[in-house]
Amino acid sequence: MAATLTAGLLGTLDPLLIRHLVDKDILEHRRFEAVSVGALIALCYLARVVVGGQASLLSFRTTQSLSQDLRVGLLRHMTILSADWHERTFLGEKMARVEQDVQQVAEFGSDAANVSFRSVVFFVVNLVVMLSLNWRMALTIVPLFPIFHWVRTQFRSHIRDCANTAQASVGRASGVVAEHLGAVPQIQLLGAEERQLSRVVVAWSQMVEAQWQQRRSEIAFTVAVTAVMAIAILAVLEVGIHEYQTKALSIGTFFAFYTYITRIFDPISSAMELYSRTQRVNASIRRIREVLQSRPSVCDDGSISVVPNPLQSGLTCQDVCFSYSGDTRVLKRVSFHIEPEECLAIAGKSGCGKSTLSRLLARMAEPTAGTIWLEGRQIRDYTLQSLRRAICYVPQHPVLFSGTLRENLLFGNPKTNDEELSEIVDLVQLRPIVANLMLGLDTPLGPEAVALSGGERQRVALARGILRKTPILLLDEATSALDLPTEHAILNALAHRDTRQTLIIISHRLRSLLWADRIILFDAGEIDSAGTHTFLYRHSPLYRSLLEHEAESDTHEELTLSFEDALLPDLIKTNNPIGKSTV
Ligand SMILES: Nc1ncnc2c1ncn2[C@@H]1O[C@H](COP(=O)(O)OP(=O)(O)OP(=O)(O)O)[C@@H](O)[C@H]1O
Repeated sequence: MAATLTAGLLGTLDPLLIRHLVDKDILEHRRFEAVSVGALIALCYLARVVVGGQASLLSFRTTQSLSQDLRVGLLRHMTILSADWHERTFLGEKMARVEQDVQQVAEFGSDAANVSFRSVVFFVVNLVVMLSLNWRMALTIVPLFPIFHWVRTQFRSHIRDCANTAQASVGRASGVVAEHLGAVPQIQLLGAEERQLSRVVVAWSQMVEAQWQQRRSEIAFTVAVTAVMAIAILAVLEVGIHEYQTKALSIGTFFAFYTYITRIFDPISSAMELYSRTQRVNASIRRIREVLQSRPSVCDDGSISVVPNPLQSGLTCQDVCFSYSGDTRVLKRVSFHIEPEECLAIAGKSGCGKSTLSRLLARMAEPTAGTIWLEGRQIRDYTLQSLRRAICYVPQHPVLFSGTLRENLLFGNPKTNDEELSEIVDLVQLRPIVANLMLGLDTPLGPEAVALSGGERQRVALARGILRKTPILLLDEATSALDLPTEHAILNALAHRDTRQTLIIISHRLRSLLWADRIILFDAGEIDSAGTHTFLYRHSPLYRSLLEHEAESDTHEELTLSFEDALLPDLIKTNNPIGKSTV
């Protein structure tokens, strides 16, 4: 502010020096003084540029720190928002808020106070100098101030609406572009290039049109304000000519006055421009506040910070219901208990609510009714951090990060030692893959780990989850991309680890779950039946029909269990590579 003010004040000196130059030095033929005053004018100009440059640098620095602070704050808030917010907000929309909106607000924040302060000071200084030069001329412009105010109110709501529409269209376009760029190979495979491109072009066109309207309204506003200024200049010149003709004004003062009258409108123009920007920035502020005011749907207001490892009394669902929206219930009064160290499988047809249940168990969403208990306490009584340390949820489509394979494996527990890492790499059968990679575990995986197959990515995610060493490991179709023998071998090894971990495995592939201590079979959001494989095979028609249907569609001889065999405990043990069933 000090630098801007100094630069501005230096700018008010030269009209006075010119007045002196004309009235005293040129008209009175004082050559040396004329050259000296000329040098002083040049010096003023240079000093103004240097100090102004300094002001602009400081302002840029402020913009940088402001945008950094805002960006970090916004990102931190987005990071605590619950899964549902992230699932319903487009990536591009989030990016637009973190990038463009923050930039606009930071730029405005760094110079709004500066511009306002400078405008007020300049205006006052110019007016005082003009009044001292010739008060009659100076007062000519006073009646124009109410007109400025009137013009501003005429344009206010229109400029604000245009700004809101433009910012929203930028966010929408970013969302569509991000989706497009993230899925180009998929778009190519579906032959939808042109259709998808048109979607992007439409979003961009809407953005361009909205920005065009915004610019037009701003320029119309500037033109209206400038018209008022032109009237003011005309009025002042008229009065000035009259004053000069009546000898009330020297020619030097006339020039100086003319310079001031044009400059007195600079702060007004800056203020007007700031006004237009305020409307634009308001839209960005509103979009940022929208995020900052969103509260996580899963509140972190529990107070228990430790979950025993291994569990002592287990996990219980009591009359749990859940709806995503409206009245359609995805889960209907689901109740069951999981014992510590039990291996529980959850199965059922596609869409019956298995993943929804696992999201509730991992507290990524809250049940709409009913309660989930962990170690005899409601799970919401635990802090989210302690819960995340207690339950590791491994999804079907894991996200791998840029970085090396080792960094990805250690992502959830960077303190893992080499021995543990090596054991888990063997357990999930990643060893041959590591051997094939040029730099082994230190090979960078690239964007979205494209160099790995779907099954390999799932194995990396599974290893990453196991290395978290949580008392509960929740696998939601986490091995669905593996072939049956590999899946069996990995789950077998996992179940036999001496870690006293409670395992919850969700799968629609029943035959990979036969060995579980207990299977809960879901049907349309309700528990159809629960028990061991043999029990269900005997008592649940749905279980039998699912198993039969699976056997028909799978020709893998090696691990196919005949249904008669399924009823014979010994044979189950022979066919069951894990051999953990309680028959
Ligand atoms: N985010 C969501 N918003 C609205 N409805 C959803 C959402 N996620 C899932 N659903 C609906 O909830 C129901 C249960 O879905 P869920 O993913 O839990 O089934 P699932 O048994 O895991 O299926 P699959 O075996 O195919 O993964 C489905 O009808 C699905 O359409």
